[in-house]
Amino acid sequence: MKKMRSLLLITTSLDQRTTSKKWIGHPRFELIRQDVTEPLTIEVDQIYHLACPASPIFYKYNPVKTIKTNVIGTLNMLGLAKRVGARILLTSTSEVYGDPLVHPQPESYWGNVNPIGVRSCYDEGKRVTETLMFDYHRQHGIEIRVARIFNTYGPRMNIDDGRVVSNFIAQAIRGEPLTVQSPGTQTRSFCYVSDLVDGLIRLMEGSDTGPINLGNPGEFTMLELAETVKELINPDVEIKVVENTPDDPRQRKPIITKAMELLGWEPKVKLRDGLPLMEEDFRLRLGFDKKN
Ligand SMILES: O=c1ccn([C@@H]2O[C@H](COP(=O)(O)OP(=O)(O)O[C@H]3OC[C@@H](O)[C@H](O)[C@H]3O)[C@@H](O)[C@H]2O)c(=O)[nH]1
Repeated sequence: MKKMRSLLLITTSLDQRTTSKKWIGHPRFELIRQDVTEPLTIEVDQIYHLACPASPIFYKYNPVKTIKTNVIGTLNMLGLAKRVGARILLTSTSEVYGDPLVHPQPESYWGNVNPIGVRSCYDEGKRVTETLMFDYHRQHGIEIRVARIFNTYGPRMNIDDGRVVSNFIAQAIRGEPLTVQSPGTQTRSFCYVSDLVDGLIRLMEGSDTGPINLGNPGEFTMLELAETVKELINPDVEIKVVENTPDDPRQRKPIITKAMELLGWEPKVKLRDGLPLMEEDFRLRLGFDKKN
């Protein structure tokens, strides 16, 4: 008989509203409300440590809390892993590469990060969480896994998340202008949520510590993304170039050779296929029927 395992999935409170709702009441699911900056006592075999706001508008809203979540939260989760002998997976980020001078980005690239900028609470915060993971591994023998996630999108994302894909989809459905932050030539690689989840599980179950890039190597400018959303969702909307925020990375695209070779993973869902799936879910939640 397969041994039953207990998993601890740590996410942010914002995510709980939408992403965990469908599991509440399931006999094998328990929701614990807990501030990750406070110690947690529980018996588990695996810890998926995802806690931290991931959208730039949210992590910049309370930068001190963001860095506390990264530093103190990760120390607490590593302390828990050490105490109960659990394997721990950290969702780090492509933001550890900052505004990259190497393109596309391999895991061996050390990054180009502003240590005192408005994004530092998140990108430097995640860099220090990686350091903590590897120090606990070397010093205490903790089993660690580190994923570097690139921009991810999909159904059940908060409508007001603030990241570009959810903004454009909600704007297109409502018939509002798509707000491309200038210059619009900056690039991102967008990974559909089910591909990412598959990658995280493979990483947790595999034998490599990482860090491993998990992202879709398809690279798009924000203007190209806006054009695609307009074409697929609402050809009548306007595309409007608006002001950007400081330190916005100019380019991002993962090299995923490590994930392919070590995890047998590569993304399956193309942007053009993933956007309509997210549109369907957003239409339901926004109360807008599909136009015929
Ligand atoms: O309405 C918008 C929002 C954002 N953008 C642009 O879209 C690009 C992507 O911005 P997002 O807010 O989606 O997030 P970023 O890709 O910058 O950061 C993300 O990257 C990796 C993850 O780990 C994190 O989830 C998050 O930090 C940026 O260039 C931004 O200027 C728009 O053009 N319009």
